[in-house]
Amino acid sequence: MFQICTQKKTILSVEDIISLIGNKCDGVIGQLTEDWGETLFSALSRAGGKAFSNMAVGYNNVDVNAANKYGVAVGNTPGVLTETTAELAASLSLSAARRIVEADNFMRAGLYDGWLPHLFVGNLLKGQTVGVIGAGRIGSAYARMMVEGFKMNLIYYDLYQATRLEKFVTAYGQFLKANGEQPVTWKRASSMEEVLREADVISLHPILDKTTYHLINKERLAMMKKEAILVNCSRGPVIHEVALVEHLKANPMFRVGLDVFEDEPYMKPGLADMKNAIVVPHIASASKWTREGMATLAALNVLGKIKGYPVWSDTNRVEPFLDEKSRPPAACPSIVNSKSLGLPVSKL
Ligand SMILES: NC(=O)c1ccc[n+]([C@@H]2O[C@H](COP(=O)([O-])OP(=O)(O)OC[C@H]3O[C@@H](n4cnc5c(N)ncnc54)[C@H](O)[C@@H]3O)[C@@H](O)[C@H]2O)c1
Ligand SMILES: O=C(O)[C@H](O)CO
Repeated sequence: MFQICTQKKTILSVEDIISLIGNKCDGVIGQLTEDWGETLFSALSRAGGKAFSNMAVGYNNVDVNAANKYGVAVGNTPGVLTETTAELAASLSLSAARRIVEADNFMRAGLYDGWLPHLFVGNLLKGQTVGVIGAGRIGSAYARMMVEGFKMNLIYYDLYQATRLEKFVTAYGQFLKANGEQPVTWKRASSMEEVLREADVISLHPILDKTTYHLINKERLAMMKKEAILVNCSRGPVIHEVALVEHLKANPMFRVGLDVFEDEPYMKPGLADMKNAIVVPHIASASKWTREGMATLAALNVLGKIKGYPVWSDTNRVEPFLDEKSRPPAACPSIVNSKSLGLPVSKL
């Protein structure tokens, strides 16, 4: 039996969740605003539960070691957010480049007196360099959108080579050249600093862990071009937000598009006043298809674990779980600690 939390509050506290778990609970679907660690996993274990899923692909709010201690499977929802999130990152890139929000406010304030040569002049993207830090699922999808959509050249930094992305850009460059146009190029940077120095637009798509916490700090902001655009649809703490506010104040031509914030739901003091910042409330995965898909994958993670299903073998191929016309595979779509728990892998 699935109990849906019907509490009016939108963000549940640890105490709220403990009272909802009660004395008997087989599994929980949670969200990224919840602190899943020793306290909650011990409560779930005491209630007989062995299954949890975040309704998110990111799971930095989950202490997986604590889950392992209590033998609780931790699910997440990869793949179903990729294009939706990349499209918002592209939207923020374009909105920042062409100062859309400033211009909209200008019109609504009745300040428009007619066309002028210098009115809201912004950045042309064609032929410029787009930088991606974290070229995984979403970072690669964003890179492809910016390269193919705006003929930008790519520089990326990741711990792993993004071979498919490189092949895509190479092929698209060959297509352009064959048609008499300037080919696009790609470059795998040897450091993230190289991306920061060379790119005109930089989008952040790494996971949040101790290696990416405050990845963008005062020193690295100073490395970026004075008129660069920085976009963050990963996690807020990837950027030292206080340093960012200071940088925005000192560099009015530098612009940011932010979907996530260091102390969500709050912004650091001063950020809301910056006209060279576009800020939206963690909506990058907010398309109907994606949010329904996230809920489906999270539910199937928990249900599958309760039913004793094996773990799906390819978390980059979750489409079989999202097809409304057929029953989902008898497997858990994505369990991040499956190896630690020794869970069997599906042969489907
Ligand atoms: N704003 C939103 O609503 C939203 C939506 C979806 C995902 N996200 C965030 O985006 C993250 C990425 O999602 P994904 O599906 O692309 O994950 P992914 O695992 O496919 O990609 C993450 C990439 O980051 C790279 N990486 C890890 N540490 C790094 C480092 N120190 N330097 C550079 N690269 C590093 C990894 O190698 C990987 O390629 C999620 O973990 C989540 O936090 C946010
Ligand atoms: O990590 C995720 O999946 C997102 O932040 C949810 O929108």
